[in-house]
This record gives sequence, C-alpha cells and structure tokens, in this order.
Amino acid sequence: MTSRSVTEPLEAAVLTALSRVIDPEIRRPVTELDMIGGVTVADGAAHVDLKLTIVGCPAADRIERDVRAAAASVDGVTAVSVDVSVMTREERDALTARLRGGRPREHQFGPDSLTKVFAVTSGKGGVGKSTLTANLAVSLAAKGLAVGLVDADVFGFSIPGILGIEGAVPTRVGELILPPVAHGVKVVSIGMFLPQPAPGAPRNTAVSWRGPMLHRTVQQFLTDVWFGDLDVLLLDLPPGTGDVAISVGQLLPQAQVLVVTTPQTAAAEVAERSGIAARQTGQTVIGVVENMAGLPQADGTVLELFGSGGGEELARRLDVPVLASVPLSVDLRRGGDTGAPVVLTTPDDPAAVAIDALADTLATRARGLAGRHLAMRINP
Ligand SMILES: Nc1ncnc2c1ncn2[C@@H]1O[C@H](COP(=O)(O)OP(=O)(O)OP(=O)(O)O)[C@@H](O)[C@H]1O
Repeated sequence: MTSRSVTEPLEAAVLTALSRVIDPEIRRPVTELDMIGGVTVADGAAHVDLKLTIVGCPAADRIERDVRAAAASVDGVTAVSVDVSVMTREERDALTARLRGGRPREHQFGPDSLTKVFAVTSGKGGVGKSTLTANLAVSLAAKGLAVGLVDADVFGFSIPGILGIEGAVPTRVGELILPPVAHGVKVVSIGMFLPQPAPGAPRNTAVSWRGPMLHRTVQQFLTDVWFGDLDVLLLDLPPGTGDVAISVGQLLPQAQVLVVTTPQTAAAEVAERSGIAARQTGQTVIGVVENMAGLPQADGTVLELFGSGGGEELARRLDVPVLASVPLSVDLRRGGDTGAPVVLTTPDDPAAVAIDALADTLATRARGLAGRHLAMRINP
C-alpha cells in the first residue's frame, strides 16, 4: 500500500512532465489549457485524465501519445493509463474565453496590437507573390518569431500547397478556429473553408464571391482564427486592386504593404496601380520586392529571362526602396511544388538568401502606425 506522502511528489512530478506536452494546434502546454483533468499515482501506476478540446480532435492520437510518454518518463512511474474524454461545453467556453485573454470577440489586430502586419500584393498574377510570402513567413518563424499567415488570395489560394499542408482543415473549438501550423507558421487560407474534393479528385472549386462576402471572410479570419500573440502577421493578397485589398485597408490600416513585381519594366506600370490602391486605403507601401531576377549560369553569365530594371522602375514610381531582388531559382520553384520551402531545405540557394535577408529587414522594422491610437499629452 502506498502512502500519500510517496504518491503526492510523484503526482507533482507527473504534472511537471505533462507541462512539457504541447497541444500542436494551440501551441500551449496541455496543463495550461486545462486539458489535464487529474493525475493519480498508485504503486508506480500513473493514471491521467486527458480532456480533449473537441470530439474528433485531429491531434488526439499525438496528444495522447505525448501524454503517455511524458508520464512514463518520470522516475518511479512504472505504468501509465490515460482516460481520454472531451471537454464539456462550459469547459470549452472557459478555455476560449481564456485564449482570448478576456477580450471580447473582436479582431485581434486592432489599433493597440503589437503585431507587425505586412500585406504582400502584386499588379498581376504569377509573379511569385505567394511563393515569396510563404517562404518569408517560414524564414521569420525560423528566426524564432511567432508568425501568422493569412492567405487572402481568394482567387488563387496556393499557400497551403506551397507549405505542404494541402487539404489541412482548421479545428474549431467553440467559436474559435485553430489554424493549422506549417513549418512553424500558423496558416489560414480561404481554400481551407471550401468543400474538400473527394480523395484523388482535383480541387476545381472556383471562388467567385462578391465584395461583402470577401470582406466578411477576411474579417472572420482576423476575429475567429486564434493566432495567439503574434510577432508578425503576413497577408497574401490577391493580385490587383480588388475588394480584398480594400477590406484589408479598412480592417488593418496599420498594414505595411510590399509590392512584388518581375524585372520586366512593362510590369511596373500595372504593379504601380496596386501600390497606389493600397495608399488610397490609407496603408503604407514600404517597398518593392523584385522576383524572378537574373539566374546566374555556370559560365558566370546571368540569364535575365524577364529582363531587368522592373523593380527599380516600380520603386521609382512609388518612391520607395527595392527591399529585395530574388533571382529565378529552380529550388524555390521545386520547394513550392513539393511543400518544402527552399529557405529550410536549401538555405544557401541565392533566392533563399535574398528572402532570408528580406525577413531580417522586416523583423527589425517598426510596426506601422496608421490607424493606431497614439498616446499624446499636450503640455499646458
Ligand atoms: N524566383 C522564382 N524562380 C523560379 N520560379 C518561381 C520564382 N518565384 C515563383 N516561382 C514560380 O512561379 C509560379 C507562380 O508563383 P506564385 O503562385 O507564387 O505566384 P503568385 O504571384 O502568387 O500568383 P497568383 O497571385 O496568381 O497566385 C510558381 O510555379 C512558383 O513556383
């Protein structure tokens, strides 16, 4: 028979070990999320009550496995049993209220948010905006920043594929939507909310929503998707000057805008329009990113497939700097096709190096001030 004086320290030790088990979606220890209903240890046999946030939690197996392993790792524990149940409605509501930090249901990146917000736009499609945004997010996360990525490119949502989470669906906990995490980045995409195609069938759902619907979707992303405290939020906007750009301008006036273009000088004019549209909605255009710049050849020459000078030309027109020039890169393209971002797989690829340097530039930039409440005191 085991006395309490022996089991209590063991129970405390098991709880300490469980505090290292992280919910993969919420990214907080299960002990902080009230997912551990109780721990008992009798004669070396630990019993853990594990309460999942929802029925059919996609991370259930992993959490249970991690809980078992953590409990078993404690000296003196010889056997582990786990009783898995699901939180009651009240428990879930208490959790979502706590995750919101007691704040009412409003969008998380309001005027007082400390998160830096960068919106990436382009004049036309196919210039590599999504590929750059995804790699930029991964690079920032690899530097240890808490990063969220909103794929607001409703007509060409490609971020989940580029990040290797095609088909991932967010988990709902009460009214909160938990974004899937890819390579350390919390990702939400319009594509995650469309009907899933049958296994093996191509996704051919075209999104043809009108302005108000798009606005509500962007607003819902910013309100109901639980990002937690982010250092950086990136938005992949659709190309051009459409409804989403206007909504983002209204909802996130502090967003700092990057305009992506190719080196083709003819592309500068159309890209300039999206920069001007961002300014008209009160946002700050902070710079140009030139993509698909010259590809260095083995003989030392540079293959300028899309010409040169487009980035400089656009920067001159918008009166902002060129923040990066990213060369054509087979590895960057391949990484996008396979869901393995080049900044992680081949960090010394010249395109990865350029994106990483851009990430450094953004990481050290101050937050945008547009729309922010400034604390001002007027001395008498
Ligand atoms: N620097 C680069 N070198 C080689 N290929 C690239 C480069 N940048 C992007 N690509 C490739 O170009 C194609 C278009 O890229 P991407 O989908 O990112 O463009 P986009 O501007 O986001 O387009 P849309 O807005 O239409 O979705 C992709 O196949 C991508 O892998």
